[in-house]
Amino acid sequence: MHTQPTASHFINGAYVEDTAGTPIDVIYPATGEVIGRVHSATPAIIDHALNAARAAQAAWAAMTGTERGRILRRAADIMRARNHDLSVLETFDTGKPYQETSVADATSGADALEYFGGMAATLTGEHIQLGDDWVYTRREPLGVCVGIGAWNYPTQIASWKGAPALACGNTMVFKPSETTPLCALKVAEILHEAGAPAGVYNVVQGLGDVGAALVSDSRVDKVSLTGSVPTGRKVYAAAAAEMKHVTMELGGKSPLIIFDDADVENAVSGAIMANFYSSGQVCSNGTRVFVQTGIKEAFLARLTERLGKAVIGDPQDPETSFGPMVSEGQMKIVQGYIAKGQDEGARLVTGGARLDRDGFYLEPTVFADVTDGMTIAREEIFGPVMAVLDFEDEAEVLARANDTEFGLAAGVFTRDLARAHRVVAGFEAGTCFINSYNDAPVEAPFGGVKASGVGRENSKAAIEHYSQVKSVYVRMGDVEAPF
Ligand SMILES: NC(=O)c1ccc[n+]([C@@H]2O[C@H](COP(=O)([O-])OP(=O)(O)OC[C@H]3O[C@@H](n4cnc5c(N)ncnc54)[C@H](O)[C@@H]3O)[C@@H](O)[C@H]2O)c1
Repeated sequence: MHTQPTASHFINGAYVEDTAGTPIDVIYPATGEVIGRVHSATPAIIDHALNAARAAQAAWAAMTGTERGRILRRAADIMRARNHDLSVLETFDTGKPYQETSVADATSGADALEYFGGMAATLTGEHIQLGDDWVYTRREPLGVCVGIGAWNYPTQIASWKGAPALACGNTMVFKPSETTPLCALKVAEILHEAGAPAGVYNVVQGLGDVGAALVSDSRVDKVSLTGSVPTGRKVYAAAAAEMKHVTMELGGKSPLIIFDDADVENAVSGAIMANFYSSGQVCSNGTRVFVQTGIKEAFLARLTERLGKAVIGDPQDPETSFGPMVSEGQMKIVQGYIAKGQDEGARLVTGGARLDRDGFYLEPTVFADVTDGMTIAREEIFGPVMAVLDFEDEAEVLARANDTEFGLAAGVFTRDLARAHRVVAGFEAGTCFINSYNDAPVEAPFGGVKASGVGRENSKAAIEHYSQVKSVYVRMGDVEAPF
């Protein structure tokens, strides 16, 4: 297994090690084996990375957008060409099946690099004529951006943050989750190989304390976090203390509403994508599945049948469609929720158990007869646990769907398109789906409202979050003054 990285950090165009940092073991979730080790960044490493990013920023911003974009697009091509190796590594890092990683991780990262690479040359200000005078605006970078990642999509998160940041002329220091430290190093390597000057994209390892040190450092202008709501509150507060820009991509407990008139097969497929992809470890998952009573039994019967076809096993085997949880800790959290669901009286339809094999495998689990107040209907589980709730009418279900502190995503299945658009308009959520679930193309804005986040990733919207506008008033005549 070639999973031990050359060194822990990638700074100023080179791998760097400092073994004085706390060791972090890399554990393969499918077996529980230690497959690599990195060291948490020491203060000296953090300093080195921030100084490198600061030093590289002015020259990077001074390049034309076309030149920056060309480098990002070259990185996209390299990433696609190495998709197989990167996907194998992503599977070692996360335990997600190769069947998924080979289509949803490096490929999604490459999409972001290509999209923002293409956009870099189009970033302009505007001209506003005011009689003889005029105003022009300049779209300028923010400076040094810090990216902090979660463990579920390490390559994608490192790219989704890096691509728009770099396109706008910023530099970045990225800290991956301590649970999945490997893949972001490859993103840094590829960007460097594609021509990004030293210091433009750096990776440092570490736990929350390293993230906190980066967020509060005065050399940093912007922080983009993908993580849980509690971490988001801390990071947002620390950034606010120094008036730094933020993007917060946080957790959710998103609703998926299935009306009686929905196509059952598609609704079941949508519910599977909304709950069991990546073993349920997706922030936008629709884990509160509201099913209208007329379709409930047909839905549950077909869902159970379809879950029986999941191929659970070695995630590196391309036939495997369902892998382990990312870590023993996460598996235990999810087991706790499953026990709570049973204690609070939900009906276990299928699954619920840990698999009798090495690694951190849980069965895909479905609870029915879930009520709004149950813990499994209120808290983000971040595992393969679907809660099915009954409903009768549209107004009632919309109010219940919105009755949560979260607002990341929401979906609806119905053949009545007027109803679909009406329901979506009523959702308090940033990312919505009609007769689909969990699509995340780079062209579409992605992000949450309420406690689920601030700002948007992907699409043209991301440019607003990685740049700022300077306005310049130009007087062509004399200046009038009162005295
Ligand atoms: N909205 C999205 O785009 C999105 C995507 C993926 C995951 N998520 C969310 O992420 C969570 C799962 O990921 P996780 O368990 O890695 O989340 P987490 O909040 O525990 O950690 C996220 C990152 O923040 C770092 N961190 C922790 N404390 C910090 C602090 N005080 N200051 C700075 N950094 C700190 C961690 O080291 C890690 O890199 C779930 O809630 C999930 O919904 C959201």
